[in-house]
Amino acid sequence: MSRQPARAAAPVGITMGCPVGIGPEIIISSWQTCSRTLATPPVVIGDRAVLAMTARQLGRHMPIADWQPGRPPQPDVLNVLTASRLDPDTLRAGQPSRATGLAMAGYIDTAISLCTEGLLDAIATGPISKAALNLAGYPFPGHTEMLAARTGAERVAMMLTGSRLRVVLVTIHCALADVVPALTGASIIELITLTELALRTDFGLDKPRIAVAGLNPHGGEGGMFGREEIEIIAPAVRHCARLGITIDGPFPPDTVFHQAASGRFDVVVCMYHDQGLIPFKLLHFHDGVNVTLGLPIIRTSVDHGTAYDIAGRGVADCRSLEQAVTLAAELAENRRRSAERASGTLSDKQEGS
Ligand SMILES: NC(=O)C1=CN([C@@H]2O[C@H](COP(=O)(O)OP(=O)(O)OC[C@H]3O[C@@H](n4cnc5c(N)ncnc54)[C@H](O)[C@@H]3O)[C@@H](O)[C@H]2O)C=CC1
Ligand SMILES: NCC(=O)COP(=O)(O)O
Repeated sequence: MSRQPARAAAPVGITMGCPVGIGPEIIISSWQTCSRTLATPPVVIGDRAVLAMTARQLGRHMPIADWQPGRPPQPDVLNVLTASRLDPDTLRAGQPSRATGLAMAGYIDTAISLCTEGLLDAIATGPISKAALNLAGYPFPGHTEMLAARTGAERVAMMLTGSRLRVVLVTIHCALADVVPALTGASIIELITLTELALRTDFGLDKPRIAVAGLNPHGGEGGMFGREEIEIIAPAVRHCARLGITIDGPFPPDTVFHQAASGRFDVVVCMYHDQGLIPFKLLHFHDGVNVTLGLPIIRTSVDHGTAYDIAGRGVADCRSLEQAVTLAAELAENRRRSAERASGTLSDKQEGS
């Protein structure tokens, strides 16, 4: 989907992520592309001093301005809302602390509040360390769960999206041993209906084609290698088909991703994190985007982590962030249009544009 947003009421907010990870440098490297692509330049929720130091280290001339929520971002500068006052001289690349954990959690909290108030159009998050988040006293395994708690969303889902493949996950951040007990008909049906709705309203697909992966080798081989397909997954698929959803499966997990990447399906429903993320990152490591479905606000993210092993070296690839920012604006615009269409306020002319 390449249509650019016709208008953006407010800027997309980029949270800086972990101050000692690659977040600051991918923001600096992607700034020009993001600013030129969007109707309204994006703003960063982060730390001005850290970004200024990073720009110097990368040898980039980077004019930086303080952004005031509610005011339009300035053109041709990096607009920053400073939400922490870290001393850049005390930071060591790749070495998070409680202070950096608190700072990065604060960026997310600030961005959520601004987006909920309508002062940001959408949020694109930079990479955080889950360990540092916990060190700072935030009891969440990641952004997804923190966003759900802060916005009061009852059911959210993690989608990874790229030009060739989309995946959504029934279970997210849990031990492999906890996956099977968590797989219920209700959790699968809820994820599928959430995904179908998001693909229509946010992604603009009229009739999304959904594939469901099995859990066991060969999809259980008729019960020889496990009965989850027969007892849990297939009944959930049949239930969703009866709701009018275009859906097929459960498919053997080793072939369904190839089929989806070849264009047969718009999304693959995966039973656990690595079932979906391994094929996804094989295809889209550098340009994939993580989207949280089910929130009252739009949130996208880079698909990679803090990359502490290369932080501060200026070699981090910024394409995932560029895609995350562009997609955030596009999804926000699509959601507005869907709402307007639903309330009958979108004119014929706008509908065609
Ligand atoms: N959206 C987010 O905030 C995410 C956060 N994480 C967190 O990040 C931390 C580190 O996770 P890891 O498993 O080590 O994954 P990682 O993605 O940070 O790094 C894995 C490997 O990929 C490389 N890499 C990652 N991003 C890159 C980029 N943009 N350009 C070039 N190379 C890149 C790294 O150098 C490393 O060798 C963990 O705390 C994890 O939970 C992981 C995924 C997403
Ligand atoms: N592997 C993706 C991931 O862990 C992202 O988590 P979140 O911070 O977006 O919840």
